[in-house]
Amino acid sequence: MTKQEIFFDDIERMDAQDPLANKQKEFYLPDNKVYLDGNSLGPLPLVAKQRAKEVVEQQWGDDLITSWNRHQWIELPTSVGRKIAPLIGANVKPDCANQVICCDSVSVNIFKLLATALSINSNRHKILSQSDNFPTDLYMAQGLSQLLGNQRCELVAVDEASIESSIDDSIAVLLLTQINFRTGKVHDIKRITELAHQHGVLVIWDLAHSAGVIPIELDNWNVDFAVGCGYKYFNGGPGAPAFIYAAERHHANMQQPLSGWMGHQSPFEFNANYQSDAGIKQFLCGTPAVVSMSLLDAALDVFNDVTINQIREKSLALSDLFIRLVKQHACLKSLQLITPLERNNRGSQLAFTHDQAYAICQALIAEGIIADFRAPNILRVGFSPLFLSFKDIYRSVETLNRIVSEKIYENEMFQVRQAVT
Ligand SMILES: Cc1ncc(COP(=O)(O)O)c(C=O)c1O
Ligand SMILES: Nc1c(O)cccc1C(=O)C[C@H](N)C(=O)O
Repeated sequence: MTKQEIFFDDIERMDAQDPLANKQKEFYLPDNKVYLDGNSLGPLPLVAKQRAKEVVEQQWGDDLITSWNRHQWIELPTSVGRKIAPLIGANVKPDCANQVICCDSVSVNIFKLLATALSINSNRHKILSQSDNFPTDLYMAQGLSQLLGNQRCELVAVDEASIESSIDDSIAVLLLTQINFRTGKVHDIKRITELAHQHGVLVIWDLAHSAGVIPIELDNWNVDFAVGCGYKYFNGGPGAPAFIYAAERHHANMQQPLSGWMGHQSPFEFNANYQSDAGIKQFLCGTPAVVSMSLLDAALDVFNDVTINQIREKSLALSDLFIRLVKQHACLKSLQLITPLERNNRGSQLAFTHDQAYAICQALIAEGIIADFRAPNILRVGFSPLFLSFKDIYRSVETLNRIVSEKIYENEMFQVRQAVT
């Protein structure tokens, strides 16, 4: 980053030179809004809108139950998993088994994977995680611990600085999120996975804030298991199903506890006894959410003609620009950036603390800049490179500056807490 002041002409040049600029027209975005929340809920891709109509009216409406075969509904968890695989560096070897499947929510998938990893590393019982991990990751470990008892499953949650020194031969599983949902800080998956393996520890990586926006090489980095989200950077829609990655080398020893019929090796024989599928399909539990999964399937096609490297490059350029513009406004010194400046350590969002962060966020939303707030005092802005322009960033920071310098956030209507923040 240079220290030079940036002017509107520079921004126009950035947009003119942006190789992803034409992707924006593949999304439905409301007029006159800047959407800085694609890291929480991606916007609507036009192909998904079209698919919603097809799947509801034609497939469900006209073709009814025959659609399980006619429109391959039954294959969706596998076919969507295959579409996700190249975006996370999975199935890279030519004759490798399928290692990715689309199913359930991130939370449910974490439960399945924690139980699986504990059963593989059965002479150990500790799950190591980060105390400021996304809460559901910790909650699922706590729930499993309650079910199995502390002797068979114990959660050890440490602060970020102590993670590596806490990895030792007593730990069964390491459960971490690659990009921290609050700070946007990135963990080095390759290095931490290597360290964990030196101590016989299995790793589960939560890719909720990284899949679709940063290069990931699960196979090359020797990751054991991973989960990720369908509704953030993959733009699959609210509540879109999540995914699971399980490295092929574990397939013969896996046993997940939510042994629903879709994970059975032959579900349509309706046997009384559970016999799990030998591969990744054993992570299925019940009937797939066909409508939602179909929308995700369509949304993933937006990635067909772009590379994750291009996306990452633009994501960093957008956040670089946001940081530089914030620095140009003396008034914005009251916002404290808690995201690392170092590019390798920065995900695709920025987090600023301010004691009026909630009200500032509400004031931004009222002005058409959709950001979000994370308790107790974080203003978060997310950068989804497929639909944001550099002008959007300029407008966002100009608006932020006006709200802070004119203290617009002090208006009491911006202080009222909503149920979902
Ligand atoms: C890091 C992380 N993990 C898990 C979740 C929860 O995912 P789900 O609601 O699909 O269980 C989220 C966001 O909601 C998240 O940010
Ligand atoms: N899944 C969400 C929801 O149902 C409502 C509101 C927010 C969410 C989110 O995804 C939160 C998100 N994981 C975050 O990092 O804040």
